[in-house]
Amino acid sequence: MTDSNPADQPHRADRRHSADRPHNAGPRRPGGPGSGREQNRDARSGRAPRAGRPPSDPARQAAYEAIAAVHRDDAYANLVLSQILRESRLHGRDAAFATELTYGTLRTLGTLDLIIADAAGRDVARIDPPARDALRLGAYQLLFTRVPSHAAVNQTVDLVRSVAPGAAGFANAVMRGISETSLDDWLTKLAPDYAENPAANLAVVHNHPEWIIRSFAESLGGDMEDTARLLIEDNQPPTVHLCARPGRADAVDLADEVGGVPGAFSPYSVYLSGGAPGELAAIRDGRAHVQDEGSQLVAAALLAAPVEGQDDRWLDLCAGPGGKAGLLGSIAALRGAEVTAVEIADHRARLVEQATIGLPVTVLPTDGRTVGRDPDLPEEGFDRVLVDAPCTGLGSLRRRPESRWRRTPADLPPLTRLQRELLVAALRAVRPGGVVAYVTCSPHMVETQVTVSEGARRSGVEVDFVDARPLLPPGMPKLGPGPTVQLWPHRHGTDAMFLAVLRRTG
Ligand SMILES: C[S@@+](CC[C@H](N)C(=O)[O-])C[C@H]1O[C@@H](n2cnc3c(N)ncnc32)[C@H](O)[C@@H]1O
Repeated sequence: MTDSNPADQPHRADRRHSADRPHNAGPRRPGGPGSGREQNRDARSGRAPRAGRPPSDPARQAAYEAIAAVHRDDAYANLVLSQILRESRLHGRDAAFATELTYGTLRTLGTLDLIIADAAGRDVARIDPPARDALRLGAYQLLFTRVPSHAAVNQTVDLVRSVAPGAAGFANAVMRGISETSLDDWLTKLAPDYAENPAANLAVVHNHPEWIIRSFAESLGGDMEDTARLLIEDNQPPTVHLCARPGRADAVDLADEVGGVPGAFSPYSVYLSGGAPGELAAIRDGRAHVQDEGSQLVAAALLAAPVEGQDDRWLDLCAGPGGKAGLLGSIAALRGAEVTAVEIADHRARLVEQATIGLPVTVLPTDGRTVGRDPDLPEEGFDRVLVDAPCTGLGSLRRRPESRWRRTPADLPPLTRLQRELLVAALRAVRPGGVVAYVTCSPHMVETQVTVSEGARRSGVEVDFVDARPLLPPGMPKLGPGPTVQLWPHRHGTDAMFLAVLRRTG
């Protein structure tokens, strides 16, 4: 089999343009090739063997192993991929290609599966996992990259031969079937009619589960065109943002130092153009940390809310891994305040400790709901409280390519219960006249507006909403009618952070 060195091919990053508009459904063609006879029912490990015939080039093999681990072990793509890249000693363009293949395949999974199912004439659930993941990787190369068709087909068949030997003929037929049709034509064929069901159409065209699209659309006031803009943005790798820690670094100087640019909104933010932020001296020596600009903005908003009287006892009720605690702690050091950072998970509490070394931050590895029962978390004991609540993370899908397919609506009830309980605890922890910022990195209305109004109602504490818009830097566009704020990737270049600020009045 030939390989035209596809790692050297420019990737089809412009693919988004052709997929950016709604497509109408066409007639489905009858089932494609693949009798399934060749399926190897024993090849379930998902890990390509390292001995014997090299099944495919190292970048594809690394991507395959990462994708298989995500599906087989519920691994996080970013963590498992960096481990695999390290073990395989892949660097430079090979590592970049493996990353593009892994993230792209995981992000577009729903649409790839529809296309594979059509070409195979059977649901993907009926294809053995190793062959299925190899086909997903192959279909992604065919439809979303500039890898030449013959290389994508041949490499995929070689890979299947090594991970599911009996399925090589089947994979060959499926890959050839997919390659006969362009992505646009596949989308036209498989996407439901936009006029009849816009969310279902956008789900296929823009690679998001329909329930997530509906939740985004609801938060965007039902505007489907705006929703489509968000989905397109969600499919782009996000720019890495740094937070220049106040008192330790200045954003403009840091931008010069790291070859980035100062951020658009947060006075602390720097946009990086690429590279490995972990290797930057500024990160290593604690002058900066990696943090989405939206996270910086909502943490700083808590501190911008006016508070009368004592103002040196701050509480971060959900602190792990410590991004916001790092920013709050840096400002606390300048203002003579102390931060108590609560985190229920021990390993994440340790991350908070590392993130706040040298800052006036005390880490409590405990449940934030123990306010009033834990002597370190007294009722009315704090002037400002941040509740950066555990949530579905639907606002940061750009960062975690697999998470959109992992999350389900069933995740919402336990999370929203926890969110409410933590907000109630925060409202008890803050003293009258103090402020609470409730934050999520999800724009789902149930996790935002519903949690805030229900939490406030059930707390038994008297509160007023503070208009959060003036607590953000002047000139920020499209902050809505208030008093809460919803940030968006396609409007602000940030994660979709939600912010509600409540003042305890009694
Ligand atoms: C959205 S994350 C917080 C992110 C963090 N503020 C930052 O900026 O790095 C939510 C955190 O809340 C923690 N958590 C969940 N339940 C908790 C509870 N009952 N008490 C305290 N922390 C909790 C989770 O382990 C998770 O680390």
